[in-house]
Amino acid sequence: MPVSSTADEQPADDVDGAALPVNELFYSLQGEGKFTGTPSVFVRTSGCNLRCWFCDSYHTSWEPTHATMSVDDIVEEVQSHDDADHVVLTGGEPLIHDDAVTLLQQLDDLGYHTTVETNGTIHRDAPIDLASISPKLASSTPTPERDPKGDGEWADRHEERRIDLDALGALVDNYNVQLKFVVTGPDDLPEIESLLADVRSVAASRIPDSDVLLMPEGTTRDELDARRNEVAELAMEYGYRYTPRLHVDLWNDAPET
Ligand SMILES: C[S@@+](CC[C@H](N)C(=O)[O-])C[C@H]1O[C@@H](n2cnc3c(N)ncnc32)[C@H](O)[C@@H]1O
Ligand SMILES: Nc1nc2[nH]cc(C(=O)O)c2c(=O)[nH]1
Ligand code: SF4
Ligand SMILES: [Mg+2]
Repeated sequence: MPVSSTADEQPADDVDGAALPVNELFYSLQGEGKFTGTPSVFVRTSGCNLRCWFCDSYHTSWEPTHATMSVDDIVEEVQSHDDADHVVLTGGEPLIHDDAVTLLQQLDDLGYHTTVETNGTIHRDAPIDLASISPKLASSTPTPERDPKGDGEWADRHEERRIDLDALGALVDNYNVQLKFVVTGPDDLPEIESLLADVRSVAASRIPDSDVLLMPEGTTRDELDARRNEVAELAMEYGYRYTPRLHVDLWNDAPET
């Protein structure tokens, strides 16, 4: 996936002060979750502490690429999209980077609504309007049969890291949240139920079922065609919310959408 045409490639050393590795920066509609359909600027950082076999952002995780951008330049490019007042910080895993907090602070000071898309393994103190948490289930683990790159070398590390109840509890207690699960099929639901029970037991804040979202796994229209109805039925059966992947419906798997 290309980096944004406006994000010049430059070594990290050339950027003074706060900076982030940016894989792409683009204007689109929020395609997932409670704000689906909202015009938003997306800042996609590179680098991740997990390796989901199905990752739709391969060039931030399995083969990370980026341009290093100063936080000031990121903010300037965000502001160039005049009509947007929502910013989505995603990745990769954006919260592995210290300067994610610097960026969120500057965006908040400018009055932007900020959503952070996170795998829920890291809690940071930052001005976040919606923490969009997508805890990773066992079905995300890159077993040798499913590894997109090697032979399952990441499987154990991914398994050990994918759930951190303390981090999940802190995110739930400190932010407005949605819990957005990538669903590959009915076998994922018992794990979602059991994980939710665990998070509810460590968090002081209530998590209503309407803040629990089921999202079909799939990076193309064809994959979603094959899965979305089953996931919608599961949402009805369990009383959770269904979320589409509007950007995939609209633009399939095109970059910068
Ligand atoms: C690329 S991730 C970046 C943020 C963070 N690392 C995370 O996983 O939440 C952005 C969103 O895409 C979801 N996602 C990634 N690959 C997907 C796929 N193949 N099908 C459906 N959702 C996917 C993630 O679960 C997450 O909600
Ligand atoms: N349009 C659009 N909406 C999104 N919502 C979350 C995304 C992400 O990759 O985090 C995403 C994305 O990649 N594109
Ligand atoms: S946690 Fe997010 S960015 Fe990392 S590999 Fe999984 S889907 Fe991709
Ligand atoms: Mg995406």
